[in-house]
Amino acid sequence: MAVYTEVPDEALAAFLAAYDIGDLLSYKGIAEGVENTNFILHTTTGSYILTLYEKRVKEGDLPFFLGLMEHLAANGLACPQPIRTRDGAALGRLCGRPAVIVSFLEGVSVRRPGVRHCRALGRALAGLHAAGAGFAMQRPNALSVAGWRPLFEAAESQADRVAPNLAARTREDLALLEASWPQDLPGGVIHADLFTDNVFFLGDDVSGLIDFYFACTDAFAYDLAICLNAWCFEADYAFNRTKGQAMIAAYQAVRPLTAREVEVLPLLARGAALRFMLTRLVDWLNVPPGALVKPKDPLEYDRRLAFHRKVARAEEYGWSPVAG
Ligand SMILES: Nc1ncnc2c1ncn2[C@@H]1O[C@H](COP(=O)(O)OP(=O)(O)O)[C@@H](O)[C@H]1O
Ligand SMILES: N[C@@H](CCOP(=O)(O)O)C(=O)O
Repeated sequence: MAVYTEVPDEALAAFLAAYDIGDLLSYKGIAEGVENTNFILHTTTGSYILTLYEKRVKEGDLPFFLGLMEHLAANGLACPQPIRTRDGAALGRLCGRPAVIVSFLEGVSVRRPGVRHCRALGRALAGLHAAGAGFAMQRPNALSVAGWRPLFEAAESQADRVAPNLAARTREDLALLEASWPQDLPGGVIHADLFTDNVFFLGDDVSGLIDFYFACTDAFAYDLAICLNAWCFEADYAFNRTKGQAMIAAYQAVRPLTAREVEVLPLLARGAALRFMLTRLVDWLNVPPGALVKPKDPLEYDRRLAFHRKVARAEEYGWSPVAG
């Protein structure tokens, strides 16, 4: 249950008085999500999401995230749009936390995506990369290759409690990726966490992308590699090449990959799996007493890594020189 901060009715009323969003009809806490406290607000002008940022989101990063959502929405992407107060402020404070109101997006996320969802996601991801063009702010990716060793070192001594030899195989992956991580790829704004829970669908079409709180400036193809990991593996950890093909082809219909991006796709996919394995492993080993949210299983990404280690060419993810 991701409501970490209780908000008394009077505090909410005082906060909302600064906005032109009509009269509050009802509100309730949202159970989904892990990072922040979210409420849905119903007012006489429609529905909104109120987010109170909890400890993991750095306050200094909020101008980037809010500015980015405004930029993307202004460029036609269906994403939450920060609502400004009558005085023009997007960021406020409620119950001691930084807080914003954003527009509500219709749609539902899919738990088990099919080929058609992967196709729609590929198109939406390329649309996001295009919509990010011209955004003036930069945010280096703190969870790219330079950020992985500190995570590994925080978990190394305990890793084999989670799975036999996990520390040794992770050490090898990390060394290989550090030695070969490409630094010369086309890039710009990436989402960096476009998992199924952050994508809404209406029928077969993507109706909205949410949760931009890992967004940063990095290689576009790395974002695609994150999505191949999150969307194209089956429950038994077999990679579904048909899903990968649909996602990559739809992405390429908007933004064709360069030869260099194709060449390094296996490395990027392996690095993306390592990134999520490591953050999950650290969280798994450090569950705070009385935690409300169950940590995500790092071994889901250890199993994906077992697949990536055997991949040599982008074709194995569904890339094809003919269909793109
Ligand atoms: N703009 C939005 N429109 C509709 N629902 C939203 C919106 N933002 C968040 N939600 C709902 O709140 C949940 C948690 O949001 P999310 O940003 O993923 O939280 P967290 O950052 O805490 O993981 C989502 O799964 C979705 O149900
Ligand atoms: N997608 C990450 C965890 C981040 O969770 P989110 O609710 O903020 O998307 C993972 O699966 O490890």
